[in-house]
Amino acid sequence: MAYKKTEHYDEDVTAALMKNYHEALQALGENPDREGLVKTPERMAKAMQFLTQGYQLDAKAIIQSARFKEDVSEMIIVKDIELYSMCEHHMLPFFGKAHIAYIPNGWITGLSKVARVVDVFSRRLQVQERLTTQILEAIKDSLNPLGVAVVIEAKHLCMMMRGVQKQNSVTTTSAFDGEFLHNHTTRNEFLKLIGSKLG
Ligand SMILES: Nc1nc2c(ncn2[C@@H]2O[C@H](COP(=O)(O)OP(=O)(O)OP(=O)(O)O)[C@@H](O)[C@H]2O)c(=O)[nH]1
Ligand SMILES: [Zn+2]
Repeated sequence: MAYKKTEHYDEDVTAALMKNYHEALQALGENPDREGLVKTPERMAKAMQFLTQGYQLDAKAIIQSARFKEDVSEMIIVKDIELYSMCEHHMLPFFGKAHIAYIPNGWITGLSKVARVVDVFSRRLQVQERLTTQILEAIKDSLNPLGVAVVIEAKHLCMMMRGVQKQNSVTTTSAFDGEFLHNHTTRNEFLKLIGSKLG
């Protein structure tokens, strides 16, 4: 039986990208028609659509699809959420971990939805700073919590494989709102619980 993949890709987008990647391979001095590369433009077209699928997704709708009324006022932390994104300057990956906390104000959301929101914004062309604030804003707007905190630690391949070629530098970005912005004890408790040295 033939192996059938189930992912959906837009045919027009795939065709347009394939044409461009075929030309790009030629421009790089490769022969796009040699055996190993025959399917490469199509693979690249599909990979890029997968890696930018976040544009089609609505973070608020995802959070609100599992929003529950709950009388909890303690900090909820989902930490070590792995993320893979692409820097908009070089279209090379940056990858690492997101740590997210919020203090509910009558509403909580499914824990997986917090991780899904990370994918919504990381599967786009990004800068790490904007990725951090977009996650924060989506949670803030959907749950109206007493506070939200987002910390992202990531390594950028554009700084490792090329350019400045620094293999060990990690970029940390953060965004705080509400209680996490105004109350240092709350912020420090979060930073301590995620094991951050920022506190
Ligand atoms: N602030 C920010 N900068 C980023 C991010 N990802 C990549 N960059 C930087 O974007 C900058 C683009 O700088 P340019 O001088 O235009 O590009 P470049 O000549 O390729 O720069 P080098 O990487 O230094 O060789 C570089 O300094 C990258 O390190 C990000 O998420 N946030
Ligand atoms: Zn880059």
